[in-house]
Amino acid sequence: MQPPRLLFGLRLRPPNSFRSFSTTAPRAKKRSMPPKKAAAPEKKTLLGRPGNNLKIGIVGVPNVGKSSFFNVLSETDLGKAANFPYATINPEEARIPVPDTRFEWLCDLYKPVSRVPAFLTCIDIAGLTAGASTGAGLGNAFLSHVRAVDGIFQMVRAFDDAEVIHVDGDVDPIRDMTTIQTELRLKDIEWTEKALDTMKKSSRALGNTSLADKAKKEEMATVEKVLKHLNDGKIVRKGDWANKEIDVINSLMLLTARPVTYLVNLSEKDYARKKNKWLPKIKAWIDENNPGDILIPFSVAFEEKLAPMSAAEKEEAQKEAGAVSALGKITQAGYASLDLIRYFTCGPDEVRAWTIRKGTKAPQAAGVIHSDFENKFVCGEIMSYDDLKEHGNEAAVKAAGKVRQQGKPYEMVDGDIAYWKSGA
Ligand SMILES: Nc1ncnc2c1ncn2[C@@H]1O[C@H](COP(=O)(O)OP(=O)(O)OP(=O)(O)O)[C@@H](O)[C@H]1O
Ligand SMILES: [Mg+2]
Repeated sequence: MQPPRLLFGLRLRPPNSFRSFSTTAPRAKKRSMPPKKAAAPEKKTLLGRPGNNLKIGIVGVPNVGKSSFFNVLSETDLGKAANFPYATINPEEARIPVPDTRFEWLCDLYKPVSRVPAFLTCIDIAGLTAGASTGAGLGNAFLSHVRAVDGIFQMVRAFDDAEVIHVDGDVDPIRDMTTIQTELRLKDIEWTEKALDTMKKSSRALGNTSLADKAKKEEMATVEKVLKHLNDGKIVRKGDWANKEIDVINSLMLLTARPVTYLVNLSEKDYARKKNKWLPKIKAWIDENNPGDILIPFSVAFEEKLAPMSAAEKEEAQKEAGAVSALGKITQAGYASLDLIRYFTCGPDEVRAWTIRKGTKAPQAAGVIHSDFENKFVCGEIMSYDDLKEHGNEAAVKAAGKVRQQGKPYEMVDGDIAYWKSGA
């Protein structure tokens, strides 16, 4: 057997030199059986599309600052920002670097030629209005743009400005949040009803004996349960589902299954003084309707003011305003809402963050770099960022015995630093 290929600079031992529990080793004294451990609780399946290339879409009623936010976030002018409703028609996409102090620290340590942080893919979507689910305006087309994303940044207008038209006549974030949630839910009802219809048609021939038929019946029962949940006025991501049900839900690609981060767009003044008459009501609405969802107050106007400034000017302006830019925090929250984590590869050539979903095993994590690393996976030499930070350098982490050889079953932890070994 060929020795494994050297990846990312660490010396390798061939796989057969790993310590194994050989049958020729002296036998340990027979001990009495340890008491049985309680079975580990079943791991919850994640809601949403599997994969690492997940996207977050900016959703909200028209003319509330979605495209302006997209532009400051992406440092582009791709978003069609304008003071009239439905300025945006076609979605625009950008990759936003996710701020991470660990990444910065690793770059300082390795001083690599190339540095690649983790990215969040963000999409600017057209405004949704009441009736979108039944096709009002371009409602159906716009909702299909929401279906193409995995998570939602929901832009909520809480700034007063007579110059900026609101499609419903006045500023009322609670009405707007209710509108969006209702439209997404109604669309989910329609979508689920269709799925159920199709299943019912093909179920006529189902018998009672074969396992496949039983599975189909179970699946249909889950879809019926989801439909009832939606018809009861509830959204999918706030349901309590068993893993088997989550598998069915994930195949339905429902809009209300997507995680939502509420971004409350304030005036510059309100953001600086950290006060706005709507904020307590918005928080109460979220606590009542979608407990646990993240709310981030910020100001698109303030971010737009900072955008063209140099780093030094930005610092000065933030000090003067007594407020800091929220863009980094928003990007991090969006990334986390999609259950994304990252591991690092480090060396003098490159320090790079690789995005994976929580629960990803070592071979699939290696496969994000190259499919060969997954297909010919041997093992990973893994240390945690915290250990590296504590010991100061790789050699010291090794000397402390904290570089671990991890095999196929290893589940990656956020902040792992990995050196993959793959077969030739
Ligand atoms: N915090 C704020 N204070 C004052 N004006 C704002 C604020 N945020 C956004 N605006 C203004 O609101 C208007 C609409 O912005 P934008 O085009 O980004 O909205 P949108 O949600 O993308 O609209 P659409 O749904 O039509 O695509 C712009 O004139 C923008 O400058
Ligand atoms: Mg827009």
